[in-house]
Amino acid sequence: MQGPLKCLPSNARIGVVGGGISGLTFTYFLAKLRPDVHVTVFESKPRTGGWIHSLDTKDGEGNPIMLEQGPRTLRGVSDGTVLMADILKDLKKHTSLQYVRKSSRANKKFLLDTNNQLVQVPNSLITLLKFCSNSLSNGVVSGYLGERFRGKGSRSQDEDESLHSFISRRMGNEKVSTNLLSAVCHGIYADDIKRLSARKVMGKLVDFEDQYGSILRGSKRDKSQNKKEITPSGLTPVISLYENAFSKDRYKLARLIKDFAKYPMIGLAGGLETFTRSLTQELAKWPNVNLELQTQVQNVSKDPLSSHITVNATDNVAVGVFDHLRITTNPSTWRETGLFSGQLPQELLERPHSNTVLLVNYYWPHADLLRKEQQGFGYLVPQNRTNPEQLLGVIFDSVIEKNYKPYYPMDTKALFTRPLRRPEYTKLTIMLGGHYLGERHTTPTANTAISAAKYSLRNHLGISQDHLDNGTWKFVAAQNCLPQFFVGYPQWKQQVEEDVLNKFAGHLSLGGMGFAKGPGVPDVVTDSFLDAYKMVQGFQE
Ligand SMILES: Cc1cc2nc3c(=O)[nH]c(=O)nc-3n(C[C@H](O)[C@H](O)[C@H](O)COP(=O)(O)OP(=O)(O)OC[C@H]3O[C@@H](n4cnc5c(N)ncnc54)[C@H](O)[C@@H]3O)c2cc1C
Ligand SMILES: C=Cc1c2[nH]c(c1C)Cc1[nH]c(c(CCC(=O)O)c1C)Cc1[nH]c(c(C)c1CCC(=O)O)Cc1[nH]c(c(C)c1C=C)C2
Repeated sequence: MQGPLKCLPSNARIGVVGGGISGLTFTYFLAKLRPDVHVTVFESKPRTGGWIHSLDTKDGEGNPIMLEQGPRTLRGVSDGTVLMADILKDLKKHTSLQYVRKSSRANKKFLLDTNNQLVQVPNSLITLLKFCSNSLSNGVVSGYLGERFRGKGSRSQDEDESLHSFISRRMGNEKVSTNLLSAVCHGIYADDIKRLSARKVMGKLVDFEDQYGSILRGSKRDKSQNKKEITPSGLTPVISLYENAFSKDRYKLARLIKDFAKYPMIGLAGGLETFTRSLTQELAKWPNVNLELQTQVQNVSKDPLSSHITVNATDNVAVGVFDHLRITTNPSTWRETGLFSGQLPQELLERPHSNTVLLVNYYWPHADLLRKEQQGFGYLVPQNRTNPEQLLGVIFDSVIEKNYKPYYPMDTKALFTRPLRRPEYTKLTIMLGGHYLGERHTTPTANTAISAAKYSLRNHLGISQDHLDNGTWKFVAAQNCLPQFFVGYPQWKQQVEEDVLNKFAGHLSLGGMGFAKGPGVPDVVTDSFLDAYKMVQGFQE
């Protein structure tokens, strides 16, 4: 969160709303930095982890399988992933860390073209030539060649616009946006490129245009500047703070940064929930942490004299009074419970909305149903096609899982023994819905979503009806799971942060997907660390 946070008095009481990875890591960092403070985490559900959910279930034959019903991979290059790896080391769960090599087939990403064919996103000269012969590449070459010479148009320095409008201006055509980038927007935001904020999701490119008049000119200059981001000790600025805050071994952290920068994807054996489960178990042992499950926070209010914050749960029952309150929940949910009603202007509370993703898992235990040329991370669907099934994309979990390498091989003996041939299987996650569900969406039934998933797998991957009908299926509607980063979001966020700072005088902070740099797991973890650190440094009243 931008802006200063109040320094904590000794033995301070801290409340945390939300027991997802943001709330858990914030609690971990703060309670470790300040063992004198007492932290209470409020989680509305009977389990922690939030959208991180690695479901342990059984296939049609009763054999155990794990299906990810939320995130599954982490960006290797980011600070948050390094923080998570180091926490896992402290929790003695580091052997769960695994990675995918850049050259791995699991790092091949595909787009669906208008003929229902998978086209690989280029990562070599050959794939680039192949891609250029597909209509998905229309407008790319002319857009690229002319980009430096295109003016800025009438956009003023601080103005926001949709990502579609920004990219179309820079490329001199709309095709690059609707063919290519719209698919990437599906695969991260489940959103429509025409309503996403350019400043929020590609702020750096907008800054390049502001500063250098062109994205290409800006990225060329930035490449040389970027090198400064690693300090002489081999740490990034954030990891350097972490090293100091927790007296960590600098060389081990530098090693993680260097290694992870080489890996496009990091995962965990047993699924990403290995992290939140282990962290929850650890926090449950700490005398200065209290986890209150099945407690939904309804609203918060500040005592005008003492600055203490009272937290009310269901039926307006006060569940605690705190020196500092951390809120990690999605801002679009604040309206429902009236979290800030009477505290923040109504027009600010009305703005945020979210996207719902329909997640369908498919499992076939007996064979790899993906052909050789289909092996990859998965495919995304661009917006430039009719899409009655409302498909956003499909992840090929079995390909990712089969290509993971352990980051810490268990022991030296394991290095020399040939791994057992794993039985072939197919595991896919089909993601539907998102912006296609519309503003006042009604969630389709499990049958409707699974039928749309079957239709997609049959028509795009050629999987037979028989294999589809006899596989294991799971469905979950991840309601309002991703904040909608509307045009003007950065200004909205800044206004909310300013109002919160004024109203709560640095005693309340905001985290989670809506307030971190981006919506990914590593982003929210980095944000948790930075704010916990800020509160320990803090300012005095
Ligand atoms: C389908 C999907 C796929 C994704 N894939 C990836 C990926 O591959 N890689 C990646 O890096 N990121 C991915 N993400 C993003 C990732 O899931 C988020 O970054 C992360 O889960 C955010 O964690 P959080 O703790 O901020 O929020 P959440 O997980 O939303 O946790 C918030 C918690 O607060 C609780 N809560 C809500 N309201 C209240 C209340 N009033 N009182 C008490 N508790 C409350 C909720 O029950 C929840 O447990 C994906 C997200 C989705 C939805
Ligand atoms: C098709 C729908 C979705 C897929 N993943 C998500 C949706 C909505 C959600 C999601 N995926 C990622 C993030 C975090 C982003 C970040 O800032 O780290 C979120 C919120 C990770 C991600 N997924 C894809 C990319 C390129 C990234 C970022 C980097 C990485 O982790 O590799 C691409 C992608 N997502 C999906 C598919 C099918 C796909 C590509 C084929 C599914």
